[in-house]
Amino acid sequence: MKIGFIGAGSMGSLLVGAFVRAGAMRPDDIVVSSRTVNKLFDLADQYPGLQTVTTNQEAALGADYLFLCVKPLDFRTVLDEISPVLTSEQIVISITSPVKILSLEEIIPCKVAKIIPSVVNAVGSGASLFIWGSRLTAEDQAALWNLFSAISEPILISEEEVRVASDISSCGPAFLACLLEQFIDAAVISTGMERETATELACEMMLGTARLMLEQSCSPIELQAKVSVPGGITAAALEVLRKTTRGAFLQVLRTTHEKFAEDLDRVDYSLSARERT
Ligand SMILES: NC(=O)C1=CN([C@@H]2O[C@H](COP(=O)(O)OP(=O)(O)OC[C@H]3O[C@@H](n4cnc5c(N)ncnc54)[C@H](OP(=O)(O)O)[C@@H]3O)[C@@H](O)[C@H]2O)C=CC1
Ligand SMILES: O=C(O)[C@@H]1CCC=N1
Repeated sequence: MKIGFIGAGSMGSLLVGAFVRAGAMRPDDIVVSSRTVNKLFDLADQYPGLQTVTTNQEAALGADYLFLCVKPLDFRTVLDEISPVLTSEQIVISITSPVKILSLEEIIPCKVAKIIPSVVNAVGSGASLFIWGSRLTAEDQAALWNLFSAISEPILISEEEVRVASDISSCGPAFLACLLEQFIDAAVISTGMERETATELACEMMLGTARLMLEQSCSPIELQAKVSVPGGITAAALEVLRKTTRGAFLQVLRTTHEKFAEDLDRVDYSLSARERT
């Protein structure tokens, strides 16, 4: 088994680490290439047996699975390099939302899956968003599902849903961290509580909130009702929170969707320019 990774940035490195720690991949099976070689040295140090290579072609050649972990506008360069060595038996996994499966299938002969991970997969948590390409067999799909089950909860989505699903699953950790940062800052600034204590309380609270919602099928509305004693402190503070945050996530989603539309155009242009040359 050969598993290639192209791009040892934040997500490429995170996925390698998560799969190895979960026992879903053996370092001996993994071959990684990346533009900046220092990142490769770090991975080789951390996972003895993992092979690093200096060209993307070496990572791609003969790989059973090939993970493309570069940013959307780097796809053209990478595809130009690896196309000559790719074959129809290989499975290419793209982890980025604005590169359409159809575009990849037009350019490379491989089977293609789009699987959007999340930073929380690093701790075996969170979802991974699956969109199947047309060439994958049922066995290919089962194997990929099984692989990602080791580090996440795989969820099948349609290509049309990819933006909003990624907003919640992949951008969401940053959005929640931003809200928690404000919560923690407020506790520290207004009461003098130690930042470390406030942070620990906030993390435990967030973990427990998610577990309660998942394990007891508790909706956000039910959860708020559970905590709010009628006429009590939470109810009063929730009023303030609702007023001050009303519409915030509509604006957040508007922003992600606008940026996504721009990225789609730029990626489509870069990939179609490739076909013209
Ligand atoms: N961060 C996240 O939470 C998530 C990210 N994603 C998607 O994953 C993709 C990668 O994101 P992320 O890991 O955060 O980005 P990074 O910038 O951290 O990683 C991208 C890596 O690709 C390398 N690279 C760029 N061009 C080439 C090339 N031609 N050949 C080989 N390697 C190359 C970069 O090298 P260099 O070090 O030289 O820049 C970098 O190490 C993005 O498309 C993003 O949308 C998906 C879900 C979640
Ligand atoms: O910020 C980004 O573009 C990527 C997409 C999903 C999470 N991070």
